[in-house]
Amino acid sequence: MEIPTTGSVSLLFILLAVAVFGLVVGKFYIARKSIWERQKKGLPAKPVAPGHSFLFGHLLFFKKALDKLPPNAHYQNALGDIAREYFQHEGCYYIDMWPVSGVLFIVVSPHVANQIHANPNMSMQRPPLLPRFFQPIAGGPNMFDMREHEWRPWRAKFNKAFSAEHVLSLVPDMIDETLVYSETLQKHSKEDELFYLDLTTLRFTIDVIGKTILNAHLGAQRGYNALADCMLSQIRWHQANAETNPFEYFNLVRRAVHWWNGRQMDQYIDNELSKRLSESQADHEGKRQKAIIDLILQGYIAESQSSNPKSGFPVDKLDPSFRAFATSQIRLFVFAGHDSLSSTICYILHLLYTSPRALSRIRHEHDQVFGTDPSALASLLKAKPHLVNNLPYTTAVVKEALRLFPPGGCSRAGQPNVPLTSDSGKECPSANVAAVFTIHSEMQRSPVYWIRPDEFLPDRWLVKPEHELYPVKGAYRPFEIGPRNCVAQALAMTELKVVLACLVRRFDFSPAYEEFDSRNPSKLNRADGRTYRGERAYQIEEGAAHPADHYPCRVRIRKLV
Ligand code: HEM
Repeated sequence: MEIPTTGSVSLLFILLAVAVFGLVVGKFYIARKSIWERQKKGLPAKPVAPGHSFLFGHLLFFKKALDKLPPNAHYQNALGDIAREYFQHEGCYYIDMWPVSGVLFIVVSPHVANQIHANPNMSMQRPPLLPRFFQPIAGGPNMFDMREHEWRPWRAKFNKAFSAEHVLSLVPDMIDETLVYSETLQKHSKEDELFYLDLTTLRFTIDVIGKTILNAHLGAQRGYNALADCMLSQIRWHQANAETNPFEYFNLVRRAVHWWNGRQMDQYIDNELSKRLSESQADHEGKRQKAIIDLILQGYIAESQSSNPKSGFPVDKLDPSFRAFATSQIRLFVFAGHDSLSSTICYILHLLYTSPRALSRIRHEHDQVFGTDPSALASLLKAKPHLVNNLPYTTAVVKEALRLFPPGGCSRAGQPNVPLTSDSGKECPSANVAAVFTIHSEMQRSPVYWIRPDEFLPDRWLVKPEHELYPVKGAYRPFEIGPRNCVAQALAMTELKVVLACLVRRFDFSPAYEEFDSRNPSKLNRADGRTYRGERAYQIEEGAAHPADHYPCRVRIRKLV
């Protein structure tokens, strides 16, 4: 074998450097050109954010919008503010964030969002940016960020885990975990202490999802559990606002923590997979076969037997690449299954605190449906879980909370031949767009589409179509609409109603932000203080959107007469 000379190594290095430089310049040019083209004189103007610069695109302009937000506020608030200030009548705009992400097309109009989800060439295409968000959480390609052709068969399998009938069968497990959650709340009440509702609730929701996904009791509410604690830590260490802050990407401590947590989670799930593989094959009656882990294993067994009929039954071991695939799916479900729910529970309790009328109406509904003795509720709901479907006012409260504080948003990849038409009729090509981003938090509070947009009015979900409060079609989409919407919407709605049924008549919650702020004066570092549009519990990014400072709170046990 010929040993390469120093000269040939240097030449190779130079060629590589030139290629990388060429690639960067090419990407720079494509991003800037796509904005220049949309601004070209003589052509119909496109909605492009103001303040574009040759060198920085819109990064400096966007930083100014971010600087107006309170500490750690979710960057989607800044995107929403720009939409509101400059593009109210378009409902969408382009913003050039290259090299941090790319050219983004921001959507805050239901009419534009409806076009995305009605178009089969766009509705199922996740943007290539998404794996950057999900890598530390799932550790590899997963249901959320998979390409359409890989995603489709798995979506069909996972739908079974979230059928209405199966979701109701999970109610008894939800109740058991809610009883433990109530015990923790009672303890906080008795000790009369300030606590962080979001942190307590995250441990509760992760316990609930452990049963749904893994068929396992994690016990995170009572103590350490490797999967739960590593997932919670992974999210606390997740890079917030990655679309806007490139420097944090190089944080080595974050990378080390993510690597360590990832390893622990993988080992835990690996053991669970082996355990469930033998258990599920012994479960001849097929009693517990709709947990995500079981559906994944069934998919594997069916596939290995059809590709190799001689492999026999039972299948005694999993192929390593399948194990890796399965682990990523489970990690994704554990994340998606607890994080948004915790934040939503906090916001519902917060909104009920702000509206004594709504609080008394929801309590009244629970008295009517479940009887006036809250201590009898657990056994009643376990025996008759379908009663959670008889709660129209509670459902309206949940929907209104998800309107005001949606935990997520939606993103799709731009497509060469898919233009989107703005509210004022401008045709906006999505070619060369890194992500088409629908900002739920802005759309669902926009005065263009909602009457009294910032008010907590559960009644808007109970009025007839001719009423002025009746929602505009497509303007409410916390779970998104279309083929790639939230697969677990029915589970989420049921769990939220079960939690409210168990809590609202037993406890009074009140936010403790004033107390928290007086204990932490140094955090007050922005001129406009610690509120966003007047809300102290504004949304921050930590996985999903969560209430600022994890919702410092006090709770009291109610005296029942
Ligand atoms: C309040 C609770 C929840 C909210 C607001 C929510 C919201 C969302 C949203 C906005 C999406 C993206 C849809 C799109 O891009 O079109 C999504 C997708 C998804 N959600 Fe949820 N979610 C919630 C709870 C859950 C739970 C409990 C689970 C699992 C048990 C879950 C699992 C998923 C998965 C797997 C996807 C990807 C679906 C796909 O690509 O086919 N979510 N969710």
